[in-house]
Amino acid sequence: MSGRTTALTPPPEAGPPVRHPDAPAPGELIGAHYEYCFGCGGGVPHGLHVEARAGEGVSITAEFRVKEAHQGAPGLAHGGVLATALDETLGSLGWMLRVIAVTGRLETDYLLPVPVDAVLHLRAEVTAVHGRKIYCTATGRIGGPEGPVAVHAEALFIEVKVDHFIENGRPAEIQATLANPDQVKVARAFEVNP
Ligand SMILES: CCCCCCCCCCCCCCCC(=O)SCCNC(=O)CCNC(=O)[C@H](O)C(C)(C)COP(=O)(O)OP(=O)(O)OC[C@H]1O[C@@H](n2cnc3c(N)ncnc32)[C@H](O)[C@@H]1OP(=O)(O)O
Repeated sequence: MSGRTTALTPPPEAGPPVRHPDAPAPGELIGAHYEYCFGCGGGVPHGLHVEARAGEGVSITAEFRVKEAHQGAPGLAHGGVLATALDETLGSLGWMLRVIAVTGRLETDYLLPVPVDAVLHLRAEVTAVHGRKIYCTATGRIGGPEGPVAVHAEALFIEVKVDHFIENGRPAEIQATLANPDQVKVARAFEVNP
């Protein structure tokens, strides 16, 4: 892709991504990181319900079926929703590195309109890592995993600690989350495994 900003180009001193030894095996389903996440949570009726799986190397595959609630134009997915699907898939790459990372920058190209009921076949991979900066890319294809590319993104994710959420989230949700042993287990797993 041309015309990318320098912020999305890894510096020469950036290194290749390294799959963490405890990363889920290729093909393993990665559950939602938060029940009320708009991208992956089962507790959000109109959410995207993106289902992600560990891929080879430092990559993720995922699927998202476009529903009526996701329209922008009649019968077509909203561009922001498609960006969310890409963002969600990219966010799952943290499982492969065993770090928590948030989106710093996300650039999206829209190449084909995506109809309601279509399944978007997503693939994301980390291309380089420099300190806390994770350079990554994602595609969404329609018509099958090898179908034409409908959306493409380049992104920069920034590694954060669990405190990022505790310090910035609305207290009601943070308290509820910290009271949920399963959620705390997910979050702390990333911190005790360097
Ligand atoms: C109870 C808890 C349970 C928790 C359970 C966990 C669940 C696991 C959740 C995962 C969730 C994923 C879900 C999907 C992905 C989202 O949707 S994430 C949500 C959207 N993103 C955000 O909200 C991020 C908002 N931004 C921020 O909070 C802060 O700006 C950031 C990104 C943390 C960076 O701030 P900072 O830590 O102060 O870092 P800073 O020193 O400014 O920058 C570090 C480096 O990154 C570069 N950088 C920072 N921002 C940018 C940018 N926008 N563009 C270019 N470069 C940048 C800086 O230039 C710097 O580079 P170097 O100088 O090192 O070369």
